[in-house]
Amino acid sequence: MIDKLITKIKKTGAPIVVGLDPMLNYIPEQIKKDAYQEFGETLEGAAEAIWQYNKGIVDEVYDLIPAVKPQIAMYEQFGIPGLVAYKRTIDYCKSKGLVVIGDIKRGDIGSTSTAYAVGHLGKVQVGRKSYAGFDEDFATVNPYLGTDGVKPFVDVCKEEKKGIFVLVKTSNPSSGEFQDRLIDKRPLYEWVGEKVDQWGKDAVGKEGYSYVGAVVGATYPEMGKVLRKLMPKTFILVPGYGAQGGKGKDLVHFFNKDGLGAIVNSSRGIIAAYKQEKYASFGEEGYAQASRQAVKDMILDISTALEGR
Ligand SMILES: O=C(O)c1cc(=O)[nH]c(=O)n1[C@@H]1O[C@H](COP(=O)(O)O)[C@@H](O)[C@H]1O
Repeated sequence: MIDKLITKIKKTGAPIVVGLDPMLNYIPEQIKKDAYQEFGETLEGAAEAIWQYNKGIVDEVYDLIPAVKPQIAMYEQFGIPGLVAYKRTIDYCKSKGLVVIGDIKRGDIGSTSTAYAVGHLGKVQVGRKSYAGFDEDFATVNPYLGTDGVKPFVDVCKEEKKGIFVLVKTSNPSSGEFQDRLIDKRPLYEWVGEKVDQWGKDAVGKEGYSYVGAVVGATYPEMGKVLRKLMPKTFILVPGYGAQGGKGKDLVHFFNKDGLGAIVNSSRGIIAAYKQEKYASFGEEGYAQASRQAVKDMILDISTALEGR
């Protein structure tokens, strides 16, 4: 799957991911009205609204981008109907040829991680049959429990030709509380980065990158520079662009000289673009076209920064 992701990045010239993180307050009134008319102001109504909203955006942007990243919490808040909308979104994006990164941030003791890995990336055995539960192409993984919490994901990825992105240095303001703590004179995120590099050593695809990737926030460009060197074959998922303040010029060191090695996520900055002054002329009814324009602007911002380095 890492090779498919890279092929699609090359084809689109867009090392970006659109984060499908729907919130009811981003969804245009008309979409909510229609959904509530059909299902009432219920969890089912909310799930229908987020699905219709996602579909509108995906239809407008799928030809410009290689991948999407639905964040499962945004769906889980609507319980089982929300999870159904999550799955519907995954299947629809895959039918449009997009690579799907399930942002699930899981990780537990070995046996439990195995179940997470099977449910999201693998197949579960039921009698003589086997079923893919959520069937994302990649998943985000929390490494806090150490190797035995991550290895089940790597094993399932190997079997299923899928991939993971392991949290190394997160984009949020408090990420340094633990992640920057010095251990034997080195910050914890470097120790984790080194482990990610090792976990991915036997997992390198045709394009020279491992299917064990890392997450490093756009909001910490200097740390990104160090981590890029520490994990040369690791693909880095870079969230924090746009709504969290990351800009194209902050991202150049996350990429290798080959122009590859990183993929930048923006969620609110794309899916709720119509709420920004810059895109306000699209109006609520033009929300998906505003997202398309925001994707084009993001691609230009990043490619200009990469050309100028
Ligand atoms: O794993 C992630 O994707 C992630 C890691 C991280 O360090 N920071 C981070 O913001 N994210 C996710 O990336 C998305 C960022 O959303 P926006 O700030 O709206 O672009 C959310 O889905 C976050 O959960």
